[in-house]
Amino acid sequence: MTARLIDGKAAAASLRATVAAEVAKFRSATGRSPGLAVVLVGEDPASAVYVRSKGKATVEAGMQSIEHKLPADTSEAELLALVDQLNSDPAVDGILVQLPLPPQIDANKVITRIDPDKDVDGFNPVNAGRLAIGLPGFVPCTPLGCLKLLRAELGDLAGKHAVVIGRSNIVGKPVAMLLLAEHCTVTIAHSRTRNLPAVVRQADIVVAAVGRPNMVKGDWLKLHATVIDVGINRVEGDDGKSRLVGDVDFASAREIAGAITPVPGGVGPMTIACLIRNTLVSAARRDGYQLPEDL
Ligand SMILES: Nc1nc(=O)c2c([nH]1)NC[C@@H]1CN(c3ccc(C(=O)N[C@@H](CCC(=O)O)C(=O)O)cc3)C=[N+]21
Ligand SMILES: [Mg+2]
Repeated sequence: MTARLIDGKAAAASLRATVAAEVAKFRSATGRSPGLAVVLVGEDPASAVYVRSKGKATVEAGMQSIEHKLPADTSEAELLALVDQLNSDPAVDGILVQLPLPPQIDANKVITRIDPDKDVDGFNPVNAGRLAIGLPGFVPCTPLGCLKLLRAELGDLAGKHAVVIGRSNIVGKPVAMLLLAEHCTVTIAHSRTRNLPAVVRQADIVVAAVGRPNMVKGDWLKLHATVIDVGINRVEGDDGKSRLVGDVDFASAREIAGAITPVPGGVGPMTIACLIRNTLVSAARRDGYQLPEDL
């Protein structure tokens, strides 16, 4: 039997519809719309595409999208000044500075400058710390999207062995913290892990977030494992056209896995849905407005 496909596009559409309905209630209760500021420095075409789809999702949810496009030669001081301005703007509930940033700007300095209570990306060290010790804060959107897909697929995750491949601050580490909070046994594997296939073979849940096209093969998987593929790699196909592939070799993995996310149409759409979710959560916290617990 081939694996069930985990439809991230459908799950994201459903979350976006739920957020839009809650935004409508928030607006009638408070008389204002949640606002998300997205800052793009330079003109990396991939980043421009993501920023456009974030803006579209924001407006479709009934929220305000505030876009700042700055030239590639913007100085660190100029960007920090914009962050300060957005931090103190009462109409702004969420701030996202699109990564990567040009080399003259220290991304850590910028992320640290964002007010943790407007940090809907969850990248500020304060939010990383809150996640690590179980305090309310903002969870990064891609890890949160992975968790929502896993809960919908498997229900209770307690006791399951999750192997996270990749240890980045934006996916690997936070997704491991979330799975630990769900009472999984968590292994974080990375480029220096010895005998990676044998480690992955122990997993009930595999989260692949390394950025290496088609790295995880079907014969690395335990029979009927659940596979979440976070990779978004642009590669050249046999026809010479570029296409997106994940970190998992989909063709071989779907023969062994119990369920698997496709790329595209898996985790990617959930990232954007979770961003608008986090923005509504931020607006609600700032106004003392009660949202449903499970949003
Ligand atoms: N501060 C910051 N926060 C981010 O969350 C952030 C960022 N910077 N920089 C870039 C990455 C990448 N990212 C994606 C969002 C949506 C899709 C997405 O919707 N993907 C679709 C299709 C993508 C396509 O066709 O190109 C899919 O996988 O089905 C992918 C990737 C957010 N990022
Ligand atoms: Mg790594």
